[in-house]
Amino acid sequence: MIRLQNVVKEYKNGVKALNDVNIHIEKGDFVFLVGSSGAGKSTLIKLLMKEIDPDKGKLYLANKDITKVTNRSIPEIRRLIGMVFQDFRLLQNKTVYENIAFAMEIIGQSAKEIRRQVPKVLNLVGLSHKADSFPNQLSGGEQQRVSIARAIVNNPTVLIADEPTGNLDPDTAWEIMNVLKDINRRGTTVLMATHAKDIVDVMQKRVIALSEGKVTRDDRKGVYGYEF
Ligand SMILES: Nc1ncnc2c1ncn2[C@@H]1O[C@H](COP(=O)(O)OP(=O)(O)OP(=O)(O)O)[C@@H](O)[C@H]1O
Repeated sequence: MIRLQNVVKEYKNGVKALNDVNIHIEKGDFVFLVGSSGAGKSTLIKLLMKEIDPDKGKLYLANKDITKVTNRSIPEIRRLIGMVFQDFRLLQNKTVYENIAFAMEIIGQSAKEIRRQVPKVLNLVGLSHKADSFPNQLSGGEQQRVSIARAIVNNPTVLIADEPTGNLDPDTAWEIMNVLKDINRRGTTVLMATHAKDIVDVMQKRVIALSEGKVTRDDRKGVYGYEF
């Protein structure tokens, strides 16, 4: 599903954000990516999104070597990924329904398909009753549910969540984790970068730890660890 082989990414200022990284994530895995600030987590996500390119090594997504794809094919690669961010990134002038529908419109889905899919994902994240609300009328947890619904509406093969509970109180954070668990159970691979020690420790999922651009730990049922 996701494979990194000997990936090196050095920024122009000489910082080696990733230094010979090897990772293999199978379809259906749930993986926490942990590491202190500056360890290289965001760089890894940006490489998968093809926002930046590696200096060395190979990256595969759904069996495609994404280091080789042309600029024209980048949207196709990005469609394999649904992204969720700490700060939700919803469009404030659109309703919940419209925010999700918009993600389908921009990839050219038909109106019929949109009418079919949006209520489904809204139901999945438990927000059918908020379809006509605007983001500023929702709690943080509800906004994050909308952003998850938007991320999965085009059926990505992998959901990447960058610190998705970072802005939420502990109870709401757990509600979001349950939504992510649910989506994973339905077959979507989930990769979540996080600093939320208690969540990682309780969930007992695979943990990949980065430190100074290197993988320092990869445990099947891991914990957050004490090195950070
Ligand atoms: N555009 C850039 N130009 C130069 N250096 C960068 C750039 N982006 C990141 N870095 C450096 O690369 C290293 C890895 O950064 P990265 O953002 O990947 O870390 P991170 O693990 O995501 O951190 P955080 O938990 O704070 O988000 C850091 O030393 C950072 O300062």
